[in-house]
Amino acid sequence: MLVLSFGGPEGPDDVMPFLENVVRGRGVPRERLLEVAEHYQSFGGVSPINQQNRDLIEALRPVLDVPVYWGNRNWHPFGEDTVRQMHADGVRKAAVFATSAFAGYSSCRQYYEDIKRISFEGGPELIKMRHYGEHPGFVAAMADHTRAALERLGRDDARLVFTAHSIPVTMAETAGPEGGLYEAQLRRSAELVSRALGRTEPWDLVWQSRSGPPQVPWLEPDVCDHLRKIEAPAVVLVPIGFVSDHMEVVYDLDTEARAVAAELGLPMERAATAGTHPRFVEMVRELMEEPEPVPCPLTCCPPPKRRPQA
Ligand SMILES: CC1=C(CCC(=O)O)c2cc3nc(cc4[nH]c(cc5[nH]c(cc1n2)c(C)c5CCC(=O)O)c(CCC(=O)O)c4C)C(CCC(=O)O)=C3C
Ligand SMILES: [Fe+2]
Repeated sequence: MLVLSFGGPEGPDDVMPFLENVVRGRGVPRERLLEVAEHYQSFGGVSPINQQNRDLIEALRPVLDVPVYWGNRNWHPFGEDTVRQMHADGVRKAAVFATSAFAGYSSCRQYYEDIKRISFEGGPELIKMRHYGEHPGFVAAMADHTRAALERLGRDDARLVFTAHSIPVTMAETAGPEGGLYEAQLRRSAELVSRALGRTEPWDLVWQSRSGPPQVPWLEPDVCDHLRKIEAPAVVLVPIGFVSDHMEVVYDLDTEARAVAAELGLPMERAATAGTHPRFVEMVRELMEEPEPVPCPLTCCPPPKRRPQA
């Protein structure tokens, strides 16, 4: 098993080189990059994502009967190095678990691109497992964590506000073979979580962590703008679009959105991410036992056209 992830810095000096890796050729304005660098620096230059991945791998080891490896796109341990190690260890074939649950360019296609880049002649055959945002294991873990957040808040009249990473509108329109699949899967997953809690009240799906140049439209509304507008007595934020605590969760939700809620006097709790919830860990084993998935068609989730930076 290869756990394939995004990667994140592990100290102050890693932050800029990591960010340069992330945005290479992506047209993200310099000001945005420096702003995000500050988010990382306010946490000592350490992203939570790496420890989350280490914890997940430790939780997977006793559940899977195969060795578990870890490789990233943007930081050490790089996928390239991990696959060389797998080859040296005699691995000929591996299931790939991408730490991203939904369709779309950033969340799915880019992991296929990673697999292609890190594969080599005579090296292990890497088979990416399917999207799992609607899998009963993921849903059960998120429902459990949402229930716990409602309990911490001590009231069940709170509105559930699901959040996911915003993406450019054109990227959302071309997600999946027929388009719109990123948002459609997120809505279905949110509905499943809400139903698992026995709730019939309406919920919201909103977006966070917008990047890119300002003239390019991204999915809206932003979670902070949404909090200012909703008429709800209390809110539970459910980061359904993230499988573990990322900088986007601890900064954009726990720091920024929390400050907005405090300013509004709005009681708010943030549900935990799937992380190492036993049902989520079990899901990975179940995915491995499924027949090999048919890879997405190459026309699905195309990379966005890169415009020169304004
Ligand atoms: C859909 C989606 C996911 C979820 C799917 C998945 O999990 O893969 C995700 C995850 C993540 N994104 C991450 C970090 C960043 N994403 C950036 C930029 C961007 N993200 C985008 C989308 C997504 N991103 C997009 C369309 C861009 C614009 C540039 C481009 O077209 O690529 C930038 C540049 C600075 C900025 O502008 O924010 C950073 C630093 C981290 C690590 C966090 C940590 O360290 O804990 C993680 C897990
Ligand atoms: Fe991102």
